[in-house]
Amino acid sequence: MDVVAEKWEEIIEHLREEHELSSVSFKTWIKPLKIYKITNSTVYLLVNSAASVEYIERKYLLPLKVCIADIVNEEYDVVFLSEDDEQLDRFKDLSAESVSKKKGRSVAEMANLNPRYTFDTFVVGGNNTFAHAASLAVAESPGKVYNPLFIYGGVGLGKTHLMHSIANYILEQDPKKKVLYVTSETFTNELIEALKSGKQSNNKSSISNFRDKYRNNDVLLIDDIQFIIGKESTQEEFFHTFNHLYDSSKQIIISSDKPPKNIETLEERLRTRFACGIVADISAPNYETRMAILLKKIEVDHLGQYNIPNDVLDYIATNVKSNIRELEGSLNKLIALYKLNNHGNIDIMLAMEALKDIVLPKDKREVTPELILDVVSEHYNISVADLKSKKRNSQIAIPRQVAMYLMRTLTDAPLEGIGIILGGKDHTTVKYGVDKITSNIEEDEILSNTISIIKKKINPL
Ligand SMILES: Nc1ncnc2c1ncn2[C@@H]1O[C@H](COP(=O)(O)OP(=O)(O)OP(=O)(O)O)[C@@H](O)[C@H]1O
Repeated sequence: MDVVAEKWEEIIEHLREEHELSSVSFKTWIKPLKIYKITNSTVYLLVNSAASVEYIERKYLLPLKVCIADIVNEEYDVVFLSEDDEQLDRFKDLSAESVSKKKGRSVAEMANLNPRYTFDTFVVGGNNTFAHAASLAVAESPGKVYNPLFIYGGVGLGKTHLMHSIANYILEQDPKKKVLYVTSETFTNELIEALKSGKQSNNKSSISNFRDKYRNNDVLLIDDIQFIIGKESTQEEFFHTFNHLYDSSKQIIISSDKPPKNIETLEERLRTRFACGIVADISAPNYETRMAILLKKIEVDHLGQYNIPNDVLDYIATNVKSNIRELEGSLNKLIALYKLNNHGNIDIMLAMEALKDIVLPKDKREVTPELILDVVSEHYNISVADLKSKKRNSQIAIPRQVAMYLMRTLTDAPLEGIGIILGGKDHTTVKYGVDKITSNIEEDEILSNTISIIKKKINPL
């Protein structure tokens, strides 16, 4: 078997990590790709009929080429072919799917965990010493010491990394433990879905399946609890889930951007329960910790080969202060620029180029249509170019209408202006989009929940 086919799982995992793909993008675009054939210098990939070859090409062609070269140490061209193309012969044996099935899914994958987020890869500094110590104690004795563990801190400071570290550690000690990690958005949307299908089919099995899923665990981790907003039924259900687990000494781990006392939309009874275990904060790292995190990333991602000079690391650590995701993103961007430009040196000039879009004062940002476009694009994992395009498939059209709706309701932009920002749409198209979301939001609870979350991401204060 060709080395690319043999290492296909590793290649796409590398892609997922390098580009921080969300699990939904990974499952939708990358995982379904099948190897059609491989020649000396080209990998032909089949794109399933539900996805757009054009979109995948634009978004993933270059990253995939780089990842193949990284893993197999040889450069290949990548060609995407549509599965619908009738002239194609199917070489099922070479398919990526058949390679992956042989491997099976690990317990960590089944618990929605990122295997890279472990205590070993987590740098301890003054900003997180307490949260780290509490997390390790919980990992060593789940359900016994600090229950619940509530971790809070600003965006991109390591809450998710610490939560996954606890869960990975527990599963490493005992793979039979039932561990489930979800975001509060998933919890809420699954609850809405369960209630809806329960009502439609008039039986209780969907809600009892939902309850089984969340209550039948030794460890439940809920990320970004601040997004359980306003909804009484969600908070009610979560309250019972919490009590059920707590009363049977099962471990609960929660993260949020604020301490329980400051989450205004949280019911009092949840607030007091969240605070009854241990509450640990993570703050922004100092310069030394930022440098240590960069060095750790170089070690973990095998970036030593690039011999990044110290003054370049110092430039990044000095300039990217308040978000570790952006600190890591700067390093990734630096390497990507170096590879793509065929640049001779990694130097300060290249670092300045890498940082130019990243160092933005987010805390003082004004809500503008452009900001809305960026947040909507990030939330749905769709490029800004697609939001501005003429494409009409629902994966793009709905987020585009959500963007229209948010621009209209959160800014003073007129319909014509919104149309221009969205790639030259007519004002009647914008009006149609705004009206459609305004009316759908009334009956579609998942849409309404998603819009509330995007609004919070636009304006977290
Ligand atoms: N102390 C640390 N050591 C090593 N890497 C870290 C550390 N803190 C954060 N990171 C890395 O920074 C990135 C962002 O961290 P993470 O996703 O855990 O942040 P978060 O606080 O959950 O963010 P959000 O508020 O957006 O949910 C991850 O890639 C993570 O591995």
